[in-house]
Amino acid sequence: MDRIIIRGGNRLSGRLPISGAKNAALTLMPCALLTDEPLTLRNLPRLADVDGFGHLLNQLGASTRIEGTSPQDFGRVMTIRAGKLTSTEAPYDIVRKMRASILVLGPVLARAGEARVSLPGGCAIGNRPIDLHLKALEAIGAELEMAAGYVRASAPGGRLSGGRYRFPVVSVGATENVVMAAALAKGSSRIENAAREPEIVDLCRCLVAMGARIDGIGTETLEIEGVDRLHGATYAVMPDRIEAGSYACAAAITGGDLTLTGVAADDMGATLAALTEAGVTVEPSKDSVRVAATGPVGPLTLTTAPFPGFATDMQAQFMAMLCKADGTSVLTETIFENRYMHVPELARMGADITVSGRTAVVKGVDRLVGAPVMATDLRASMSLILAGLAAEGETQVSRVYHLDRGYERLEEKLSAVGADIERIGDG
Ligand SMILES: CC(=O)N[C@H]1[C@@H](OP(=O)(O)OP(=O)(O)OC[C@H]2O[C@@H](n3ccc(=O)[nH]c3=O)[C@H](O)[C@@H]2O)O[C@H](CO)[C@@H](O)[C@@H]1O
Ligand SMILES: C=C(OP(=O)(O)O)C(=O)O
Repeated sequence: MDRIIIRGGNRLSGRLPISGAKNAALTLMPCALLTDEPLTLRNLPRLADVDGFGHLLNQLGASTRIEGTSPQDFGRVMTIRAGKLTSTEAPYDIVRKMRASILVLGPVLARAGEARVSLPGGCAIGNRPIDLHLKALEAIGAELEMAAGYVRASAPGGRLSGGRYRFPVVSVGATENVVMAAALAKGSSRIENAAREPEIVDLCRCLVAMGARIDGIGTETLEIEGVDRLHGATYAVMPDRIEAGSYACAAAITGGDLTLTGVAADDMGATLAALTEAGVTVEPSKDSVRVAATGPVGPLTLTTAPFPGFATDMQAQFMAMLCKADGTSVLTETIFENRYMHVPELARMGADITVSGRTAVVKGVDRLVGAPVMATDLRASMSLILAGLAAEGETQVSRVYHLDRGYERLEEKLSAVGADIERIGDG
Protein backbone atom coordinates (compact mmCIF):
# COMPACT_ATOMS: atom_id res chain seq x y z
CA MET A 1 0.00 0.00 0.00
CA ASP A 2 1.27 3.46 -0.91
CA ARG A 3 2.23 6.03 1.68
CA ILE A 4 2.64 9.78 1.35
CA ILE A 5 5.63 11.42 2.97
CA ILE A 6 5.55 15.14 3.68
CA ARG A 7 8.36 17.24 5.09
CA GLY A 8 6.40 20.17 6.45
CA GLY A 9 7.08 23.86 6.83
CA ASN A 10 7.12 25.06 3.24
CA ARG A 11 4.98 28.03 2.33
CA LEU A 12 2.88 27.18 -0.73
CA SER A 13 2.60 29.65 -3.56
CA GLY A 14 1.62 29.69 -7.20
CA ARG A 15 -1.23 28.49 -9.38
CA LEU A 16 -2.95 25.21 -8.66
CA PRO A 17 -5.44 23.70 -11.14
CA ILE A 18 -8.73 22.33 -9.79
CA SER A 19 -10.18 19.18 -11.35
CA GLY A 20 -13.73 18.24 -12.24
CA ALA A 21 -15.88 17.37 -9.23
CA LYS A 22 -15.90 13.77 -8.01
CA ASN A 23 -19.40 14.09 -6.58
CA ALA A 24 -20.77 15.57 -9.80
CA ALA A 25 -18.99 12.97 -11.95
CA LEU A 26 -20.55 10.17 -9.90
CA THR A 27 -24.08 11.37 -10.61
CA LEU A 28 -23.47 12.43 -14.23
CA MET A 29 -22.02 9.07 -15.26
CA PRO A 30 -25.19 7.09 -14.41
CA CYS A 31 -27.23 9.52 -16.55
CA ALA A 32 -25.77 7.65 -19.51
CA LEU A 33 -27.93 4.66 -18.49
CA LEU A 34 -31.06 6.67 -19.27
CA THR A 35 -30.47 6.74 -23.03
CA ASP A 36 -29.32 4.48 -25.84
CA GLU A 37 -27.36 7.39 -27.31
CA PRO A 38 -23.83 8.34 -26.22
CA LEU A 39 -23.24 10.74 -23.32
CA THR A 40 -19.89 12.49 -23.51
CA LEU A 41 -18.59 13.95 -20.25
CA ARG A 42 -15.76 16.47 -20.36
CA ASN A 43 -13.58 17.59 -17.46
CA LEU A 44 -13.84 14.21 -15.74
CA PRO A 45 -11.31 13.85 -12.93
CA ARG A 46 -8.84 10.96 -12.95
CA LEU A 47 -9.91 9.25 -9.74
CA ALA A 48 -10.32 5.75 -8.40
CA ASP A 49 -14.06 6.35 -7.89
CA VAL A 50 -14.54 7.46 -11.49
CA ASP A 51 -12.71 4.37 -12.73
CA GLY A 52 -14.78 2.22 -10.38
CA PHE A 53 -18.00 3.75 -11.63
CA GLY A 54 -16.90 3.15 -15.23
CA HIS A 55 -16.37 -0.49 -14.31
CA LEU A 56 -19.90 -0.69 -12.88
CA LEU A 57 -21.35 0.84 -16.05
CA ASN A 58 -19.44 -1.76 -18.09
CA GLN A 59 -21.01 -4.53 -15.97
CA LEU A 60 -24.44 -3.18 -16.87
CA GLY A 61 -23.59 -3.31 -20.57
CA ALA A 62 -22.48 0.26 -21.23
CA SER A 63 -19.23 0.95 -23.05
CA THR A 64 -16.88 3.62 -21.73
CA ARG A 65 -14.29 5.22 -23.97
CA ILE A 66 -11.70 7.76 -22.85
CA GLU A 67 -10.76 10.05 -25.69
CA GLY A 68 -7.46 11.55 -26.74
CA THR A 69 -5.88 12.48 -23.42
CA SER A 70 -2.29 12.01 -22.42
CA PRO A 71 -1.37 11.21 -18.82
CA GLN A 72 -0.27 14.78 -18.10
CA ASP A 73 -3.64 16.28 -19.10
CA PHE A 74 -6.21 17.15 -16.51
CA GLY A 75 -9.86 16.89 -17.51
CA ARG A 76 -10.51 13.66 -19.35
CA VAL A 77 -13.28 13.19 -21.87
CA MET A 78 -15.30 10.00 -21.53
CA THR A 79 -18.03 8.80 -23.85
CA ILE A 80 -20.46 6.37 -22.30
CA ARG A 81 -22.82 4.47 -24.54
CA ALA A 82 -25.54 2.28 -23.07
CA GLY A 83 -27.09 1.10 -26.35
CA LYS A 84 -28.65 -1.80 -24.54
CA LEU A 85 -28.45 -2.78 -20.88
CA THR A 86 -27.17 -6.35 -20.63
CA SER A 87 -27.61 -6.53 -16.86
CA THR A 88 -29.76 -4.69 -14.33
CA GLU A 89 -27.71 -5.69 -11.29
CA ALA A 90 -25.13 -3.76 -9.27
CA PRO A 91 -23.32 -6.52 -7.35
CA TYR A 92 -22.11 -6.41 -3.75
CA ASP A 93 -18.45 -6.53 -4.72
CA ILE A 94 -18.65 -3.20 -6.52
CA VAL A 95 -21.18 -1.46 -4.27
CA ARG A 96 -19.24 -2.23 -1.07
CA LYS A 97 -16.17 -0.44 -2.46
CA MET A 98 -18.07 2.57 -3.74
CA ARG A 99 -21.25 3.76 -2.06
CA ALA A 100 -22.15 5.99 -4.98
CA SER A 101 -22.94 2.79 -6.92
CA ILE A 102 -26.43 3.13 -5.44
CA LEU A 103 -26.91 5.91 -8.00
CA VAL A 104 -27.49 3.35 -10.76
CA LEU A 105 -30.70 2.22 -9.04
CA GLY A 106 -32.95 5.04 -10.31
CA PRO A 107 -31.62 5.16 -13.88
CA VAL A 108 -31.60 1.36 -14.42
CA LEU A 109 -35.10 1.05 -12.98
CA ALA A 110 -36.40 3.90 -15.16
CA ARG A 111 -34.77 2.55 -18.30
CA ALA A 112 -35.26 -1.21 -17.89
CA GLY A 113 -38.31 -1.34 -15.62
CA GLU A 114 -36.33 -3.29 -13.01
CA ALA A 115 -33.07 -3.13 -11.07
CA ARG A 116 -31.29 -5.16 -8.42
CA VAL A 117 -28.69 -3.32 -6.35
CA SER A 118 -26.72 -4.52 -3.37
CA LEU A 119 -27.33 -2.58 -0.15
CA PRO A 120 -24.21 -0.48 0.47
CA GLY A 121 -23.92 -0.91 4.24
CA GLY A 122 -22.22 1.61 6.51
CA CYS A 123 -18.82 3.21 6.13
CA ALA A 124 -16.18 4.91 8.26
CA ILE A 125 -18.06 8.21 8.54
CA GLY A 126 -21.41 6.78 9.55
CA ASN A 127 -24.29 4.40 9.11
CA ARG A 128 -25.47 5.96 5.82
CA PRO A 129 -28.75 4.13 5.17
CA ILE A 130 -30.54 4.31 1.80
CA ASP A 131 -34.12 4.38 3.10
CA LEU A 132 -34.76 7.82 1.59
CA HIS A 133 -33.62 6.66 -1.87
CA LEU A 134 -36.11 3.81 -1.60
CA LYS A 135 -39.01 5.90 -0.24
CA ALA A 136 -38.58 8.51 -2.95
CA LEU A 137 -38.49 5.88 -5.71
CA GLU A 138 -41.53 4.19 -4.20
CA ALA A 139 -43.37 7.50 -4.26
CA ILE A 140 -42.86 7.76 -8.02
CA GLY A 141 -44.14 4.24 -8.64
CA ALA A 142 -41.38 1.74 -7.82
CA GLU A 143 -42.22 -1.57 -6.16
CA LEU A 144 -39.48 -2.75 -3.83
CA GLU A 145 -38.41 -6.00 -2.30
CA MET A 146 -35.44 -6.72 -0.03
CA ALA A 147 -33.72 -10.06 -0.06
CA ALA A 148 -30.25 -11.40 0.66
CA GLY A 149 -28.66 -7.99 1.02
CA TYR A 150 -30.09 -6.68 -2.22
CA VAL A 151 -32.92 -4.33 -3.09
CA ARG A 152 -34.97 -5.39 -6.05
CA ALA A 153 -36.99 -2.61 -7.63
CA SER A 154 -39.52 -2.88 -10.40
CA ALA A 155 -41.84 -0.55 -12.24
CA PRO A 156 -45.32 -2.00 -12.80
CA GLY A 157 -45.99 -2.15 -16.53
CA GLY A 158 -42.30 -1.46 -17.16
CA ARG A 159 -42.48 2.27 -16.49
CA LEU A 160 -42.48 4.48 -13.40
CA SER A 161 -45.63 6.54 -12.93
CA GLY A 162 -44.18 9.72 -11.42
CA GLY A 163 -45.52 11.12 -8.15
CA ARG A 164 -44.86 13.41 -5.26
CA TYR A 165 -42.33 13.07 -2.46
CA ARG A 166 -41.22 15.35 0.35
CA PHE A 167 -37.87 14.43 1.86
CA PRO A 168 -37.98 14.46 5.68
CA VAL A 169 -34.21 15.07 5.68
CA VAL A 170 -32.15 16.56 2.88
CA SER A 171 -30.27 13.85 1.00
CA VAL A 172 -27.95 14.54 -1.91
CA GLY A 173 -27.82 10.97 -3.22
CA ALA A 174 -31.54 10.25 -2.79
CA THR A 175 -32.42 13.49 -4.60
CA GLU A 176 -30.10 12.47 -7.43
CA ASN A 177 -31.58 8.97 -7.69
CA VAL A 178 -35.19 10.12 -7.79
CA VAL A 179 -34.53 12.97 -10.23
CA MET A 180 -32.79 10.64 -12.69
CA ALA A 181 -35.62 8.11 -12.42
CA ALA A 182 -38.39 10.72 -12.67
CA ALA A 183 -36.89 12.10 -15.87
CA LEU A 184 -38.15 9.02 -17.76
CA ALA A 185 -41.40 8.47 -15.83
CA LYS A 186 -44.78 8.35 -17.55
CA GLY A 187 -46.16 11.29 -15.59
CA SER A 188 -44.83 14.25 -13.68
CA SER A 189 -43.10 14.30 -10.29
CA ARG A 190 -42.72 16.90 -7.58
CA ILE A 191 -39.79 16.52 -5.21
CA GLU A 192 -39.90 18.73 -2.12
CA ASN A 193 -37.10 19.49 0.33
CA ALA A 194 -34.71 18.38 -2.40
CA ALA A 195 -30.98 18.86 -1.90
CA ARG A 196 -29.72 22.07 -3.53
CA GLU A 197 -26.03 21.21 -3.74
CA PRO A 198 -24.29 22.55 -6.87
CA GLU A 199 -23.77 18.91 -7.92
CA ILE A 200 -27.59 18.54 -8.09
CA VAL A 201 -27.76 21.61 -10.30
CA ASP A 202 -25.05 20.07 -12.49
CA LEU A 203 -27.06 16.84 -12.71
CA CYS A 204 -30.28 18.67 -13.64
CA ARG A 205 -28.50 20.71 -16.30
CA CYS A 206 -27.04 17.58 -17.84
CA LEU A 207 -30.46 15.90 -17.82
CA VAL A 208 -31.99 18.98 -19.47
CA ALA A 209 -29.23 18.81 -22.12
CA MET A 210 -30.39 15.22 -22.69
CA GLY A 211 -33.99 16.33 -23.19
CA ALA A 212 -35.38 16.14 -19.65
CA ARG A 213 -37.97 18.65 -18.44
CA ILE A 214 -37.11 19.96 -14.99
CA ASP A 215 -38.32 23.12 -13.27
CA GLY A 216 -37.03 24.65 -10.06
CA ILE A 217 -33.38 23.73 -10.66
CA GLY A 218 -31.28 24.96 -7.72
CA THR A 219 -34.32 25.27 -5.43
CA GLU A 220 -35.74 22.87 -2.86
CA THR A 221 -38.72 21.98 -5.05
CA LEU A 222 -38.02 20.16 -8.28
CA GLU A 223 -40.81 19.53 -10.77
CA ILE A 224 -40.00 16.94 -13.35
CA GLU A 225 -42.19 16.13 -16.28
CA GLY A 226 -41.28 12.66 -17.47
CA VAL A 227 -40.43 12.22 -21.14
CA ASP A 228 -40.64 9.09 -23.33
CA ARG A 229 -36.97 9.13 -24.16
CA LEU A 230 -33.79 11.03 -23.48
CA HIS A 231 -31.07 11.59 -26.03
CA GLY A 232 -27.29 11.84 -25.93
CA ALA A 233 -25.40 15.01 -25.01
CA THR A 234 -21.97 16.44 -24.33
CA TYR A 235 -21.59 17.95 -20.89
CA ALA A 236 -18.70 19.37 -18.83
CA VAL A 237 -18.43 18.28 -15.19
CA MET A 238 -18.43 21.26 -12.78
CA PRO A 239 -15.24 22.17 -10.89
CA ASP A 240 -14.62 20.34 -7.62
CA ARG A 241 -15.58 22.82 -4.92
CA ILE A 242 -14.36 20.46 -2.17
CA GLU A 243 -10.96 19.93 -3.77
CA ALA A 244 -10.69 23.71 -4.21
CA GLY A 245 -11.69 24.30 -0.59
CA SER A 246 -9.12 21.75 0.56
CA TYR A 247 -6.30 23.54 -1.26
CA ALA A 248 -7.58 26.87 0.03
CA CYS A 249 -6.99 25.43 3.53
CA ALA A 250 -3.49 24.39 2.38
CA ALA A 251 -2.72 28.00 1.46
CA ALA A 252 -4.07 29.19 4.80
CA ILE A 253 -2.29 26.67 7.02
CA THR A 254 1.09 27.25 5.36
CA GLY A 255 0.79 31.05 5.35
CA GLY A 256 0.90 30.73 1.58
CA ASP A 257 -0.56 32.37 -1.48
CA LEU A 258 -2.35 30.10 -3.96
CA THR A 259 -4.41 30.94 -6.98
CA LEU A 260 -6.83 28.07 -7.55
CA THR A 261 -7.71 27.94 -11.22
CA GLY A 262 -10.73 26.44 -12.98
CA VAL A 263 -13.05 26.96 -10.01
CA ALA A 264 -16.57 28.32 -9.59
CA ALA A 265 -16.32 30.62 -6.56
CA ASP A 266 -20.13 31.01 -6.50
CA ASP A 267 -20.43 27.36 -5.47
CA MET A 268 -18.00 27.88 -2.58
CA GLY A 269 -19.85 30.57 -0.63
CA ALA A 270 -19.76 29.06 2.87
CA THR A 271 -16.14 27.89 2.53
CA LEU A 272 -14.87 31.24 1.30
CA ALA A 273 -16.91 33.12 3.92
CA ALA A 274 -15.38 30.97 6.67
CA LEU A 275 -11.86 31.57 5.36
CA THR A 276 -12.51 35.31 5.22
CA GLU A 277 -13.85 35.25 8.76
CA ALA A 278 -10.64 33.51 9.83
CA GLY A 279 -8.67 36.45 8.43
CA VAL A 280 -7.53 34.76 5.22
CA THR A 281 -7.41 36.90 2.09
CA VAL A 282 -9.89 35.55 -0.48
CA GLU A 283 -10.05 37.13 -3.92
CA PRO A 284 -12.48 35.44 -6.31
CA SER A 285 -12.41 36.29 -9.98
CA LYS A 286 -14.09 34.87 -13.06
CA ASP A 287 -12.82 31.30 -12.86
CA SER A 288 -10.18 31.41 -10.18
CA VAL A 289 -9.80 32.28 -6.51
CA ARG A 290 -6.69 33.65 -4.83
CA VAL A 291 -6.27 32.53 -1.22
CA ALA A 292 -3.47 34.05 0.84
CA ALA A 293 -2.50 34.16 4.49
CA THR A 294 0.36 35.70 6.41
CA GLY A 295 0.16 34.59 10.01
CA PRO A 296 -1.93 32.14 12.04
CA VAL A 297 -5.61 32.13 11.09
CA GLY A 298 -8.29 33.29 13.52
CA PRO A 299 -10.56 30.80 15.34
CA LEU A 300 -13.98 29.89 13.95
CA THR A 301 -17.29 28.46 15.08
CA LEU A 302 -18.70 26.27 12.29
CA THR A 303 -21.64 23.91 11.98
CA THR A 304 -22.02 21.63 8.98
CA ALA A 305 -25.31 21.80 7.07
CA PRO A 306 -26.75 20.99 3.66
CA PHE A 307 -25.94 23.52 0.90
CA PRO A 308 -25.78 26.52 1.06
CA GLY A 309 -24.49 25.79 4.58
CA PHE A 310 -20.96 24.79 5.51
CA ALA A 311 -20.25 21.43 3.83
CA THR A 312 -19.54 18.34 5.91
CA ASP A 313 -16.99 17.45 3.24
CA MET A 314 -14.94 20.49 4.35
CA GLN A 315 -15.12 19.86 8.11
CA ALA A 316 -11.95 17.77 8.48
CA GLN A 317 -9.83 20.15 6.39
CA PHE A 318 -11.00 23.19 8.37
CA MET A 319 -10.29 21.32 11.57
CA ALA A 320 -6.70 20.74 10.45
CA MET A 321 -6.33 24.40 9.55
CA LEU A 322 -7.77 25.49 12.91
CA CYS A 323 -5.33 23.28 14.85
CA LYS A 324 -2.81 26.11 14.43
CA ALA A 325 -5.29 28.97 14.81
CA ASP A 326 -4.80 31.86 17.13
CA GLY A 327 -7.51 30.81 19.60
CA THR A 328 -10.19 28.19 20.23
CA SER A 329 -12.60 26.99 17.54
CA VAL A 330 -15.81 25.00 17.85
CA LEU A 331 -16.91 22.65 15.07
CA THR A 332 -20.25 20.84 15.05
CA GLU A 333 -20.93 17.99 12.65
CA THR A 334 -24.64 17.55 11.94
CA ILE A 335 -24.63 15.38 8.80
CA PHE A 336 -22.68 12.22 9.64
CA GLU A 337 -22.52 10.71 13.12
CA ASN A 338 -18.93 9.49 12.99
CA ARG A 339 -17.00 12.06 11.02
CA TYR A 340 -14.24 12.78 13.54
CA MET A 341 -11.94 9.87 12.73
CA HIS A 342 -9.15 12.33 11.96
CA VAL A 343 -9.15 13.71 15.51
CA PRO A 344 -6.92 11.05 17.15
CA GLU A 345 -4.55 11.20 14.19
CA LEU A 346 -4.29 15.01 14.37
CA ALA A 347 -3.71 14.63 18.11
CA ARG A 348 -0.69 12.44 17.33
CA MET A 349 0.76 15.48 15.59
CA GLY A 350 0.26 17.73 18.62
CA ALA A 351 -3.25 19.05 18.00
CA ASP A 352 -5.41 19.90 21.02
CA ILE A 353 -8.94 18.71 20.19
CA THR A 354 -11.72 17.55 22.51
CA VAL A 355 -14.75 15.85 21.05
CA SER A 356 -18.03 15.67 22.90
CA GLY A 357 -20.86 14.13 20.91
CA ARG A 358 -21.19 16.04 17.67
CA THR A 359 -19.00 18.93 18.75
CA ALA A 360 -15.24 19.31 18.60
CA VAL A 361 -13.37 22.03 20.45
CA VAL A 362 -10.07 22.82 18.78
CA LYS A 363 -7.55 24.84 20.80
CA GLY A 364 -4.97 26.36 18.49
CA VAL A 365 -1.38 25.30 19.22
CA ASP A 366 1.85 27.02 18.18
CA ARG A 367 3.31 23.99 16.49
CA LEU A 368 2.37 20.66 14.97
CA VAL A 369 5.00 17.94 14.75
CA GLY A 370 5.25 15.35 11.98
CA ALA A 371 4.28 11.76 12.83
CA PRO A 372 3.18 8.51 11.18
CA VAL A 373 -0.59 8.77 10.78
CA MET A 374 -3.30 6.69 9.19
CA ALA A 375 -5.95 7.87 6.76
CA THR A 376 -9.42 6.56 7.59
CA ASP A 377 -11.65 8.18 4.98
CA LEU A 378 -11.33 10.62 2.13
CA ARG A 379 -11.57 14.02 3.83
CA ALA A 380 -9.92 12.77 7.03
CA SER A 381 -6.96 11.86 4.83
CA MET A 382 -6.81 15.36 3.43
CA SER A 383 -6.84 16.84 6.92
CA LEU A 384 -3.70 14.80 7.70
CA ILE A 385 -2.02 16.03 4.53
CA LEU A 386 -2.83 19.62 5.54
CA ALA A 387 -1.49 19.12 9.05
CA GLY A 388 1.62 17.50 7.57
CA LEU A 389 2.23 20.52 5.33
CA ALA A 390 2.30 22.78 8.38
CA ALA A 391 4.06 20.41 10.79
CA GLU A 392 7.71 20.43 11.74
CA GLY A 393 9.55 17.41 10.41
CA GLU A 394 8.24 14.40 8.53
CA THR A 395 4.69 13.09 8.38
CA GLN A 396 3.92 9.70 6.86
CA VAL A 397 0.31 9.16 5.82
CA SER A 398 -0.64 5.53 5.23
CA ARG A 399 -3.75 4.08 3.54
CA VAL A 400 -3.69 6.76 0.87
CA TYR A 401 -6.12 4.82 -1.30
CA HIS A 402 -8.77 6.88 0.47
CA LEU A 403 -7.20 10.04 -0.99
CA ASP A 404 -7.07 8.55 -4.45
CA ARG A 405 -10.88 8.35 -4.42
CA GLY A 406 -11.18 12.11 -4.46
CA TYR A 407 -7.94 14.03 -5.08
CA GLU A 408 -6.48 13.87 -8.57
CA ARG A 409 -2.68 13.69 -8.51
CA LEU A 410 -2.45 15.35 -5.12
CA GLU A 411 1.32 15.08 -4.67
CA GLU A 412 1.94 16.48 -8.15
CA LYS A 413 -0.35 19.47 -7.58
CA LEU A 414 1.14 20.23 -4.16
CA SER A 415 4.80 19.78 -5.23
CA ALA A 416 4.25 22.23 -8.08
CA VAL A 417 3.38 24.97 -5.56
CA GLY A 418 6.30 24.26 -3.25
CA ALA A 419 5.36 21.38 -0.96
CA ASP A 420 7.94 18.74 -0.10
CA ILE A 421 5.73 15.71 -0.67
CA GLU A 422 6.18 12.32 -2.29
CA ARG A 423 4.40 9.02 -2.67
CA ILE A 424 6.20 5.85 -1.73
CA GLY A 425 4.96 2.48 -2.93
CA ASP A 426 5.46 -0.53 -0.67
CA GLY A 427 5.84 -3.07 -3.35
C1 LIG B 1 -20.96 10.80 -3.89
C2 LIG B 1 -21.49 11.97 -3.16
O1 LIG B 1 -22.05 12.88 -3.74
N1 LIG B 1 -21.27 12.00 -1.83
C3 LIG B 1 -21.72 13.12 -1.06
C4 LIG B 1 -23.18 12.94 -0.68
O2 LIG B 1 -23.28 11.71 0.01
P1 LIG B 1 -24.70 11.07 0.25
O3 LIG B 1 -25.56 11.31 -0.93
O4 LIG B 1 -24.48 9.67 0.69
O5 LIG B 1 -25.21 11.92 1.48
P2 LIG B 1 -26.70 12.31 1.87
O6 LIG B 1 -26.92 13.74 1.55
O7 LIG B 1 -27.62 11.31 1.29
O8 LIG B 1 -26.66 12.11 3.44
C5 LIG B 1 -27.11 13.12 4.34
C6 LIG B 1 -27.63 12.48 5.61
O9 LIG B 1 -28.82 11.77 5.32
C7 LIG B 1 -28.73 10.44 5.78
N2 LIG B 1 -29.49 9.58 4.85
C8 LIG B 1 -29.19 9.62 3.52
C9 LIG B 1 -29.86 8.81 2.64
C10 LIG B 1 -30.85 7.95 3.13
O10 LIG B 1 -31.49 7.21 2.39
N3 LIG B 1 -31.12 7.94 4.47
C11 LIG B 1 -30.46 8.74 5.35
O11 LIG B 1 -30.73 8.73 6.54
C12 LIG B 1 -27.24 10.15 5.78
O12 LIG B 1 -26.89 9.07 6.61
C13 LIG B 1 -26.67 11.46 6.24
O13 LIG B 1 -26.78 11.55 7.62
O14 LIG B 1 -23.60 14.02 0.12
C14 LIG B 1 -22.91 14.12 1.39
C15 LIG B 1 -23.52 15.26 2.17
O15 LIG B 1 -23.26 16.46 1.56
C16 LIG B 1 -21.41 14.30 1.13
O16 LIG B 1 -20.74 14.23 2.36
C17 LIG B 1 -20.87 13.23 0.20
O17 LIG B 1 -19.56 13.58 -0.20
C1 LIG C 1 -18.04 11.31 1.79
C2 LIG C 1 -17.58 11.54 0.56
O1 LIG C 1 -17.80 10.75 -0.52
P1 LIG C 1 -18.69 9.44 -0.67
O2 LIG C 1 -20.11 9.85 -0.52
O3 LIG C 1 -18.37 9.02 -2.08
O4 LIG C 1 -18.22 8.50 0.39
C3 LIG C 1 -16.78 12.75 0.25
O5 LIG C 1 -16.62 13.06 -0.95
O6 LIG C 1 -16.29 13.41 1.18
